[in-house]
Formats: sequence, C-alpha cells, structure tokens
Amino acid sequence: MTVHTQPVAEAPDPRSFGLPVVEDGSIPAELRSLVSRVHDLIDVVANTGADRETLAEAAAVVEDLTGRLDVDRRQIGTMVERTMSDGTTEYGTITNIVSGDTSPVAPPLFLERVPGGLRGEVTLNTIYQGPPGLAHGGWVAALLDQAVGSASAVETSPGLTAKLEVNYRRPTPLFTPLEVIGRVDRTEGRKVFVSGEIRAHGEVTAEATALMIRVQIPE
Ligand SMILES: CCCCCCCCCC(=O)SCCNC(=O)CCNC(=O)[C@H](O)C(C)(C)COP(=O)(O)OP(=O)(O)OC[C@H]1O[C@@H](n2cnc3c(N)ncnc32)[C@H](O)[C@@H]1OP(=O)(O)O
Repeated sequence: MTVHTQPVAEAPDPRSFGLPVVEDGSIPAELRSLVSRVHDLIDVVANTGADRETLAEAAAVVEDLTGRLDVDRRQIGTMVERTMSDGTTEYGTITNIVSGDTSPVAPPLFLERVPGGLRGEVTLNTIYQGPPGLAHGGWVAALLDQAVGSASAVETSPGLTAKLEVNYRRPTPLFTPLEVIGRVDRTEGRKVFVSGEIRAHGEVTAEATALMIRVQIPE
C-alpha cells in the first residue's frame, strides 16, 4: 500500500539549480534515430564475427563519425523535461544511463504513472549481460534505482539514493520483456522510503527497498 505522509509537491524546475533544460519534444527525430542505431551498434559490435577487413573499415568509419559528431557538446547536467501520459511533468538528466533520451547505452527505461507508483517495460540485450543469457546484477540494481528514484521524484521531490538494498530472487533474463515498478511507501521530512521490483513473465526476479534523501530546494 502506498502511504503519503506529506502532500505531493510541485516538481522544482531544474533551472532554479542553474541547470539547462531541454523539452523532450525538441530533441530532433534524427538524434533519436542516431541514438537507437548506436544502441543496436553496441550490441552488434560486442558480438560480431565479421572479418578483419570489415572490422578495420568499421573502426575507421566510426572514428570519422565520432570526430564529426564531437561538436557543440551539451553542458554536463543538462536536463530533459517530459510530460507523462497523466500530464505530470518529469525531469531527468538527458544522458541518464538508464533512461536518458540521448544515451545510446540506456535500455532505455521510460516510466509512466500507474495507481500506486511508476511502471515501465524494458527488454535488455547483451549490452547488459552478466552471467550467460542473464542481466548483470549491477544493471538490475540500476533499473531498480531509477524506478524508485523517479517514483520519489514524481511523488514527492527529487533526491539522491542514500541506501539501496536489492534482493535477487531469480535470474533476470535478457531478450525478455521486463516490467519495472517503483513506488513511495512513506516519507519522513527529507527521507523518502521507496520500494520496487522487476518481473519477467509475471514473476518477480528482483526487488528493492531504498532510502532517498530529497535535495534542498534553493530559496
Ligand atoms: C531528477 C529526477 C531523477 C530521478 C532518478 C534518479 C535515479 C538515480 C538516483 C541515483 O543514482 S543518486 C546517485 C547515488 N547516490 C549518491 O551519490 C548519494 C551520495 N550521498 C549523499 O550525497 C548524501 O549522503 C545524501 C544527500 C544522501 C544525504 O546527505 P545530506 O547531508 O543531505 O543528509 P543529512 O546528513 O542531513 O541527513 C538527512 C537525514 O537522512 C538520514 N540519512 C542520510 N544518509 C543516510 C544513509 N546513507 N542511510 C540512512 N540514513 C541516512 C540522516 O540520518 C538524516 O536523518 P534525520 O533527519 O532523521 O536525522
């Protein structure tokens, strides 16, 4: 059961922390397409059996592209503003490794508000492999950290993870749709007690409890 001991706060605007903010709708479709293609490229490169000539050619092409794209870099800490399907405004770092719009490494996990918390679906490829065919435990923790952190940010106000405990119940498989859930259980001043879980085929593979400490909003 979700218990709110404090009223839900209006999300603070990251601009008040001096951070640049980009609206998600203003991210060019071409950049989203590039991010998605590089995501697939990472998985392919990690598994390729191409011949040496093809590998050398690909390395040169990628080196050239890296040089062409390394212009006008975003400021570290750039945030993206998105509106969830229920109208809630959410902020996250644009390169967040779990859910960042412009991170080719992100699975990506996009969370939506559901009764009792946040929910998202994600399918992991070999980028996230730990044991054979299974998700790396650190990535399982990262998904859960994101889900409970976002739940805390949306249901109360943004904070940092002070403590995260993960219980790995079953192996979390690759190439399988995963349901990721985060919720706020209770708040005590700046302390937000949260929990979440990951399910594959409806069965819990990992669950977490965490303590988030809400950041102080500048006057
Ligand atoms: C924008 C939306 C983004 C949402 C998604 C984000 C998901 C990803 C989240 C992360 O990955 S965050 C990155 C990983 N976490 C960190 O790097 C945090 C590192 N730690 C810190 O910066 C500080 O320790 C922390 C901000 C968590 C707390 O420092 P403070 O100086 O603000 O807290 P303070 O010492 O005043 O303590 C406040 C209360 O919290 C309690 N507390 C603090 N740290 C604790 C801890 N580790 N364990 C238990 N209790 C703790 C502390 O006892 C106290 O309780 P009381 O009010 O009852 O006295």
